[in-house]
Amino acid sequence: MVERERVLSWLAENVPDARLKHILRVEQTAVELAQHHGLDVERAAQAGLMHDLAKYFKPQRLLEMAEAEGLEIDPVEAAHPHLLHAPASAIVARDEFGIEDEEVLQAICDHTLGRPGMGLLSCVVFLADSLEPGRGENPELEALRQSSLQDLHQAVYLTCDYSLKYFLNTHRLIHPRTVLTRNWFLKRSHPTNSVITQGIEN
Ligand SMILES: Nc1ncnc2c1ncn2[C@@H]1O[C@H](COP(=O)(O)OP(=O)(O)O)[C@@H](O)[C@H]1O
Repeated sequence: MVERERVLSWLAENVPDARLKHILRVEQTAVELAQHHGLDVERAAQAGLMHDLAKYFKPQRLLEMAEAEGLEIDPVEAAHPHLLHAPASAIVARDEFGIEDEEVLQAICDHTLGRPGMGLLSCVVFLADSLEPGRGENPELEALRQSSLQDLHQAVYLTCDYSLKYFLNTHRLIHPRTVLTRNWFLKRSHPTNSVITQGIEN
C-alpha cells in the first residue's frame, strides 16, 4: 500500500494548491460513492488521490509519454495533448508509486473521457472528478449528484451529456470517446427502450 503522505508531498511539488484541493475533494467524493455503492473504498481513495498526477505536465512531455507507452493518439489528443494527462497520471502512479492494481490504474486512465464498458471503480472516479462539491452548485449538477447515488451507470451517461452540452455551447473540439462512453452507458441504462437505443426514425 502506497503511503498517502508520499503521494501528497509529490503532489505538493507538482500541482498548485487549488488543484491539490480539487484532488482531495475527488478522493473524498470517490470514497463516499464507493461506500454508498458497496465498492472497495481503499481503491477508490487511491485512484481519486492519483487521478491528476500529470495534470501539469507540459504537452510535449505528455505526448512523449503516450508514444513511449505505445498509446494510440486520437487527433483530438494531438490537438490538445492536455487530454493525455489522464493516461499519463496512470503511468506516474505505476512507475513512481508502484501501483499494480489494474482497476486502479484504469480508473485513473479513464477519469476524463470514460470508456465504453468501464468498471464500477472507474465510474466512481469519473463521476467524482465531475461532481465533487467544488464543481459548483446548480440544479443540473445537483440532479447529477443525486443520480450518482442512485445509479452509477445512469449517472455516467447523464454526466457525459452535461459535459457534451458544455463543449457544444463553447464550440470546443469533442473527443469521440466521450460520445462512445455516453452511448454505451445510455444503452446499458435503457436496454429495452427502442427510441433511445435505435434513434427516432420519423
Ligand atoms: N470529451 C472531451 N473532448 C474535448 N476536450 C475535453 C473532453 N473532456 C475534457 N476535455 C477538456 O480536457 C481538459 C481536462 O478535462 P478534465 O480532466 O475534466 O479537467 P478539469 O479537471 O481541469 O476540469 C479540460 O480542459 C476539458 O475541457
